[in-house]
Amino acid sequence: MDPTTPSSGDHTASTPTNTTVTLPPLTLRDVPRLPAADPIPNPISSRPCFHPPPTFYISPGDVSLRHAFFDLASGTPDPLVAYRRAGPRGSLAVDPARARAALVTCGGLCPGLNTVLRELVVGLQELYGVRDVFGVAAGYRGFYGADVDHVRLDPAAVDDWHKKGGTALKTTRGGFDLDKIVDGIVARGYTQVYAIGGDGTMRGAVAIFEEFKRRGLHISITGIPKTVDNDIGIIDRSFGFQTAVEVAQQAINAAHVEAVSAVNGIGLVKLMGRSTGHIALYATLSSRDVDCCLIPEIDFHVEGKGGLFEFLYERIKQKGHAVVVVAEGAGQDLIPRTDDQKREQDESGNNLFLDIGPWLKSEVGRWWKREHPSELFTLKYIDPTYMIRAVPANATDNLYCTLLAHSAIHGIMAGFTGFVPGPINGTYSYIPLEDIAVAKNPVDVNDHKWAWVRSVTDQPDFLKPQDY
Ligand SMILES: Nc1ncnc2c1ncn2[C@@H]1O[C@H](COP(=O)(O)OP(=O)(O)OP(=O)(O)O)[C@@H](O)[C@H]1O
Ligand SMILES: O=P(O)(O)OC[C@H]1O[C@](O)(CO)[C@@H](O)[C@@H]1O
Ligand SMILES: [Mg+2]
Repeated sequence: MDPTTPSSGDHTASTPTNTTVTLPPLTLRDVPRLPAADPIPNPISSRPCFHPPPTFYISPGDVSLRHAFFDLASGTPDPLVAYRRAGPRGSLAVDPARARAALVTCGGLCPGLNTVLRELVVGLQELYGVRDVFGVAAGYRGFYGADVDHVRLDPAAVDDWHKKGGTALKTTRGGFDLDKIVDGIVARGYTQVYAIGGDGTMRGAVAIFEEFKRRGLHISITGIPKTVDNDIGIIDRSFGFQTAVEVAQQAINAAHVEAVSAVNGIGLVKLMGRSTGHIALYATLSSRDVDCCLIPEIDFHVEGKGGLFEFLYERIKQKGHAVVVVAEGAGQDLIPRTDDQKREQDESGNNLFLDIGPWLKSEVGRWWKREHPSELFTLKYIDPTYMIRAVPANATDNLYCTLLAHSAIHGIMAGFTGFVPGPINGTYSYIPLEDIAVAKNPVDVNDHKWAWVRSVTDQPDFLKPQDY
């Protein structure tokens, strides 16, 4: 029996009780450290505006738990995993006067990239007094390309970067040549590397970290996870995601206006989300104008009984219009493709997707003409793909970017390496790079969030009768 179930059967409320539960042992999933030099007092202590009290610094025993909740009846995670809490340490393992930092952005754009860069530059120089901070242009290939610049950065140069979308350093995909990258890092005398990017960038950072170790180099590396799709696991969310959801509202509003203003109108919006539907899901929940949300995690069929088109027809008969939000990775199996198309990849080796938006638009149109030829029909398609990521971060993401950048700097200056800073259940923590590089974050279609989507859209499963 559940240990917390009261045994009495009467109907008066019981008084609160304490139930003691024995938890499994705690495992600290620690992050690597460079060999320690003589500790140096943290210079933040002597900064006039800080006056840090003893509790300001994170103690060596300060940890956060990976799982904040569990069901006592079905067993707790065993072992319980903990991570080191992020934040400033009382003493440094790195001499700021000898530090030389390289910042690089890789992969697709994401709101907040420039804020992270700004705060890395300002934090390194103003918190720790690191003077040699360089921006590496054009992603990982910038470490070795002859035609790319390494730009010296200081607080004045980056002052207004948080107000700008994109990345001032430029970004690229592909070009990951491990030997050349590490040779380039060594040749420029960098002692610390900050790699800002998504899952591919994190896998690249793991490879660089391993190569540092193999060559016996005392160079530290941290990855700052960036993905507008929110597809990186363990951390609560990735920066830029909330901004993207916010901007997506404009597209959904426009689709809604177009749909309600037409006779039998459909507004169709395609949103980013290659392998995960978080943007579509959150945009749907916030909007409440959406009748149907389609994400990569759930298969759907379009024609026939229980299909999407039948649902849309019925919704239009009820309300006069319908709004559909589709994530770019949804329904990929439905779109016919040639063998060549199946093999297409971008420069980083990511499979290229076919465009679900125009395909859905033309399929709905053809279906309507065939099934309801005498009824008027209008479908307006909106593709705000790059608009939702090529914008400056909103206030929440800007603050988040600052905390990530500062957490990264504090960790590096304390001597950690091969780690990623990120919030876990709201507590900023240091997570091994190798864990983040493989941690995915698909939409859990069995949890409450997806149930909320259903309650907002009242959409069915779009399964074929034989799949029920
Ligand atoms: N397995 C890997 N090992 C080493 N490097 C990798 C690996 N996967 C990707 N990279 C490199 O990391 C960089 C960024 O990868 P990618 O273009 O996939 O973007 P990303 O970081 O995943 O960001 P996003 O998916 O959000 O756009 C590229 O230079 C790519 O070559
Ligand atoms: O067109 P690009 O810049 O290669 O990137 C597109 C991809 O990048 C992302 O924005 C982030 O991974 C995806 O949502 C999208 O599929
Ligand atoms: Mg990626």
